[in-house]
Amino acid sequence: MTGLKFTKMHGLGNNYIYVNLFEERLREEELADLAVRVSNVNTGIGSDGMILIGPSERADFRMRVFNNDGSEAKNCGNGLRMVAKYVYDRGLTDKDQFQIETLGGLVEAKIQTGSDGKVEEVTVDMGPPRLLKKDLPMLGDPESKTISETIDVDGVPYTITAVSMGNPHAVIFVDDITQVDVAAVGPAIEFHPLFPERVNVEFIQVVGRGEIIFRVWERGSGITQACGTGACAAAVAGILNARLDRKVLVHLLGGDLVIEWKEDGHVYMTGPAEYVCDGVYYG
Ligand SMILES: N[C@H](CCC[C@H](N)C(=O)O)C(=O)O
Repeated sequence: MTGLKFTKMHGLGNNYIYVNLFEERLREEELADLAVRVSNVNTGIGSDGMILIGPSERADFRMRVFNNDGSEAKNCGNGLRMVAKYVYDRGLTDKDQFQIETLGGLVEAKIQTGSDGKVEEVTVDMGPPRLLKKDLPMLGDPESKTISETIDVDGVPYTITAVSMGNPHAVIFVDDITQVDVAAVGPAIEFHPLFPERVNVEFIQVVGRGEIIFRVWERGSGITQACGTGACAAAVAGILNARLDRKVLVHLLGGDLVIEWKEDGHVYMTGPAEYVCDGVYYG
């Protein structure tokens, strides 16, 4: 009985099933359904989604990411750090800095090793945030930005700042993160008609000029322990609203990320990536 070889990894608890397309063959038409099946915690392996690592004509590697509802996303920050660790550790590259192609564009990952030569953390240049409504996408004037705009969500007003990191994010600032019903408000905004391709939803409590507490409802996956692109979007939103300085410590449920929106206009994300297991899937 042949199965599908996989590696399960996580970035601050945001976990994915990795399939190495240098070794495995998958049919395009099976990808969405496979992502749903492997993500299922009862009948599958259990994860926030599936990530494919493969060759690229434009970069060193290509990453594709599928949420656990089978939808394909254009970027995944935690996923990028895990891809970087995987290709470095498994000898798919002899470089410690390389480019990864995503549907949302090219990014550059840099491996940080400890004195033992093992990967300690990864810094990814996520490129510039995209702020125009046409880039999200979001309904309204396509050439306008969404900075602290109030929208109606089932009769309740929410003030959002919309940021794309290749994938769309609606960022909401709150006074007390513990009072937010993420499981209720998240999907109400994810499926809001203003977002024709849906949206990831981040709730942010500002602790100081360089520190936030972060919770997320991910498009296509629901509440996750962490969201790398969401942390980038949250930092950008805080800076756009003059509430944060350019370097931000982000406290996510699963741990911390350091995000910096540098003067070069690019957003840099630094954080860990961990293995869970290697295995064979027979679903
Ligand atoms: N749910 C996201 C993709 C995963 C992003 C997240 N896990 C990250 O680390 O950036 C979307 O549909 O755009």
